[in-house]
Amino acid sequence: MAEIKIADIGRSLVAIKDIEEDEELFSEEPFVSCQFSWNVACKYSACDFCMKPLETAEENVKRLTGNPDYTLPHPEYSNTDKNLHTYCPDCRIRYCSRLCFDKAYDSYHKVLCLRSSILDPDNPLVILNESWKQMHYPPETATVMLIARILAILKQHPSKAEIRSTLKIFCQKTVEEEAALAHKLLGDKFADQLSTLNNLFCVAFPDPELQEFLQPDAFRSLLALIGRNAQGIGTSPFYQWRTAIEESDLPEKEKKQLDKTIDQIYEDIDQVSGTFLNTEGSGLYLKQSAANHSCIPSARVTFPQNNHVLSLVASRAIKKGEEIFISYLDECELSRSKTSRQQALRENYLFNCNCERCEFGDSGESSSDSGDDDEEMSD
Ligand SMILES: C[S@@+](CC[C@H](N)C(=O)[O-])C[C@H]1O[C@@H](n2cnc3c(N)ncnc32)[C@H](O)[C@@H]1O
Repeated sequence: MAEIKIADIGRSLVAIKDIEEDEELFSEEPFVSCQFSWNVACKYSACDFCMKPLETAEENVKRLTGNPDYTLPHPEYSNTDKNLHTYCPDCRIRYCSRLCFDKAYDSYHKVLCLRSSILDPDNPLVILNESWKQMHYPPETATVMLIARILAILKQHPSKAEIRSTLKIFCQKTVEEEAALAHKLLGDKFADQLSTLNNLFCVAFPDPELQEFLQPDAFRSLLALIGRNAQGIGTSPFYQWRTAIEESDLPEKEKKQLDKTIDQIYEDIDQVSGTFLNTEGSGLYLKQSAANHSCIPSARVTFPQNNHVLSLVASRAIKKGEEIFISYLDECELSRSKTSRQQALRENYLFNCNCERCEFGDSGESSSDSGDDDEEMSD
């Protein structure tokens, strides 16, 4: 339904046939994915491989509201199946199924398994994770543990050349842009933090065959690669339960009542755990990462299996040959003025948006939608 087009200005995603609104363009497993470090620390239990939640919607709500007595109506709409859960016999990290454990073990876990050192504060991988957490407080938008997984994949895979060429497919930019991205990910002390992280990685991965990826320039490129391409992955048992209720055949009157319960849960979560964010971790997707941003996107990223399998769905009818755009901004940011949207894109993604809406304005909006005084469309 969609293919990657490569031109001088980079990759883009183009429709190869007419697509209807709400049709799935493609579904894709990530090249690599990883739960956010603070989410692990806050005991969000998710499969180490696919990030499928390991707790039920009710357990999720109990934990996030800090109320062990919370009972969620209609537990049958929570699809967490604990019968298939398993764990690594050496480090006890948990998986939603034997299949996920096998996939993790064959791709990166053989190298990253901490065995009995999982709680050892002197273990280099534990130090690395803790140091990252101190550099990047919630709400998390990235994790360097993706880099740890990439290095482990490189070590375990029989062909480093194959993995190297896969990495080359992702958006690559100039040295200056990489420095700016490192700055964005690591904040003002980024130069010190970059070299601290680089050294920690060298200690955690002393293998001679990985040293070429840990040279300062190569390491910064890896960091920029995840900064530019990583996609947030939304898997939450409460969100899944809420969606299942919305799509259910329950009587409208009961659904309205449940809406009130859901709003109350969000308020309770907000008071105890902060704003509810449906982003469990992030991943690198070969095809989806070719999609450019538009402030009037034609497709949306979804995670219909409530795990790391991404599905790109058309938000409107798309004609064969048209470029497919997604939004890097959330709904709320998208509803803001051009000035705010462009600022968010510059600050978080380091580019000046040249989408149709930014260039020509919204229909009905004056084409001078460029000043600081333009109206917020909502909020
Ligand atoms: C994940 S990549 C998207 C694919 C990219 N075009 C490539 O060549 O691989 C994100 C990068 O694409 C560029 N980009 C995406 N949307 C854009 C837009 N609306 N305006 C300008 N640049 C954009 C920016 O350089 C951004 O950092």
